[in-house]
Amino acid sequence: MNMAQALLKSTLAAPEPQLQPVAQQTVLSVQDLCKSWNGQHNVLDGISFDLHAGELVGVIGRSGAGKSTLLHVLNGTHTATSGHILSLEDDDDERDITELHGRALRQWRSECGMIFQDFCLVPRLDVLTNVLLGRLSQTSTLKSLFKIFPDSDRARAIELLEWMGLLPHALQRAENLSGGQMQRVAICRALMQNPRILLADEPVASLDPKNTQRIMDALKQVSQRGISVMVNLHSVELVQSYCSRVIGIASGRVVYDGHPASLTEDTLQQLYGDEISQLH
Ligand SMILES: Nc1ncnc2c1ncn2[C@@H]1O[C@H](COP(=O)(O)OP(=O)(O)OP(=O)(O)O)[C@@H](O)[C@H]1O
Repeated sequence: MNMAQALLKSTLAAPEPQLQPVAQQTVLSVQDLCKSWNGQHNVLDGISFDLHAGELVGVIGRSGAGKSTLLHVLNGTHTATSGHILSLEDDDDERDITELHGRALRQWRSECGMIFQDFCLVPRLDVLTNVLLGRLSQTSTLKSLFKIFPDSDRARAIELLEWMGLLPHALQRAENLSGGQMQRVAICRALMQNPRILLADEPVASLDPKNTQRIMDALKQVSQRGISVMVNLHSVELVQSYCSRVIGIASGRVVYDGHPASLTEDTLQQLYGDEISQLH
C-alpha cells in the first residue's frame, strides 16, 4: 500500500462528519478570481466558488498552492488582479469586495474576520484588551487607545473568554500565554467583530494535538452558529474530521470542491504530488 492509499484508508475510516443543519444561503460568490504579484504568473488562477452560511470549509493544497493568498484576497488585505468577490446579504445590495476602498473596505474587513498562524496579538497588552481590540473598527481609535470600551463590549469579551476557557487569564499580558492560548485569544478577538465570515490561515500549524482539537472544536462551534468559516489546513485528517466541505487548490486553481469523504487518491495525488508523504 503506498502512502496515498494509506492516507485515504485512514481518512475514510474517520467518523462521518456531521453535515451542518443550516440553510444553504450563499454569503459570498467568488468568480474567476486571479492574483499575480508584479505581473508574474497567476498565484490565483481563476478561482470560483460560492460560500454558504454556516459552512466549515477546509482549504487544502501543497505549500505555495495559493491558500494563504486566497484568504487574504477574500479579506481584502491583498488586492485581486481580476475577478469578482460578491458579498450577498438579504437586506443589502450586492457588493463586489474587489472594488472597495477606504472606509467601505474597512467595513468589509470587520464583517470578514481573519485569524493568523502567528496570532497577531499585541504582546504587552492584557488578554481582555486584545480581545476588545476586535471592536477597533466600531470604536474611535482614541477611545481604544485609552481602553475606553462600552460595558456591553466588555461583557461580550468576557463571555467569549469564558467560552474559550480563558477567563482566568483575562488580565494577563498576551506575551505570557502559550501558543494554543494565544490562538484562542485571536479567535475571541475576531469574533468581537461579529463577523459573518471567519477566515483562519493555518490556525493549528504550530499547535500540539490537544490545542489543535480545541481550536478546531471552536471553529466548528462558530460555524454551527451560522458564521461561514474557511480554514487553511495541512492535515487531510483534520479536514475529514471537522469540515463539511473541502476546497483543494493546486497552482492557484480549484481541483476539488466537495465533501471531504469523497476525496479520492487521484485527487490527493493531484493536490500534493510528491509532498503527499508529508501529510498527516
Ligand atoms: N507578497 C508576495 N510577493 C510575491 N509573491 C508572493 C507573496 N506572497 C505570496 N507569494 C507567492 O504566492 C504563491 C502562493 O503563496 P501562498 O502563501 O498563498 O501559498 P500557500 O498555499 O498558503 O502556502 P503555505 O501552505 O506554504 O503557506 C507562492 O509562490 C508565494 O511565493
